Amino acid sequence: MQDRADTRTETDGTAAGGARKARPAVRVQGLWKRFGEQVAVSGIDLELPAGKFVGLVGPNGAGKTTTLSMVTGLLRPDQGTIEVAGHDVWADPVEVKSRIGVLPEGLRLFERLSGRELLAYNGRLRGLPGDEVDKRATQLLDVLDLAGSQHKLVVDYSTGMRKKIGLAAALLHNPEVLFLDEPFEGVDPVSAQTIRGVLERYTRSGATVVFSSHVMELVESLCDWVAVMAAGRIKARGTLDEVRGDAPSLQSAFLELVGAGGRDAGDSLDWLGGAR
Ligand SMILES: Nc1ncnc2c1ncn2[C@@H]1O[C@H](COP(=O)(O)OP(=O)(O)OP(=O)(O)O)[C@@H](O)[C@H]1O
Repeated sequence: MQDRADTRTETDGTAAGGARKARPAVRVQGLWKRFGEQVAVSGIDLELPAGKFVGLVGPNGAGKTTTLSMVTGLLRPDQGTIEVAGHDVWADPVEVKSRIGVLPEGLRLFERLSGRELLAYNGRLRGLPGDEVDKRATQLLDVLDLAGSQHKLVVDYSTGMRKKIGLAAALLHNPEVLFLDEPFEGVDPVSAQTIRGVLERYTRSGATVVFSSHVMELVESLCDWVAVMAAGRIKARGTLDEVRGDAPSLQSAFLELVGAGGRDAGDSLDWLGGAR
């Protein structure tokens, strides 16, 4: 299969596909990051359309977390420019941070606060009035099925509960663009469905979700638009149909794009499962 990087569709700004071009949610140009000898992100250019559910997919080590960390202002690029919602992430960090919500990989939370206190703290940091924070926190805790655990300390939350409270904290100020690194990892199907519902409602209002995942079925069922990354480069980008191309599923298109035909162990594991 051809590299479909050129299938990129710039968003056209109207539901009917009119001529006006909308500002992309994210615009990345010439982005590089190296860790010593290791090139993690290799000069990528990328525009992510606004108002969409965008998936960033790629195998382990592809550079997804490094890219999202740079785009959200958590990691300084070696080279390149990044704009989010029309503002330069590194020249104008306060403008950008007021417009984004982030659920990073390996989320660190204030463990000795309760879920409710964590939201109150985040809301006040974001400059929201106390009664508004209370109202939003109550609604988010309720919708995310955390109301019963709101007074428990975060340190006692399960993995899925931590993802949900992290998501609530990231949504509290109603950001324009929400970045989620592996939001469904360690989350049970019921909680995943709840998170999905919240995110779908959020994007219907015109906001943008950018999330990274390895789970192709999930990306296929949730996303309008995907970018496929491998070895620090963008291998394909576009609507699901464009990236899928003639392949029967996103999973098979993905395997072809990243050049992973599924390594056969051959004779190298001949001891495994043999006589003991
Ligand atoms: N802080 C770091 N120091 C050294 N190397 C790093 C660092 N962070 C990332 N890397 C390397 O950069 C490459 C890209 O890593 P990254 O975590 O961005 O990939 P990923 O696509 O998010 O992978 P995964 O799906 O496994 O989370 C990998 O080779 C990784 O080892």
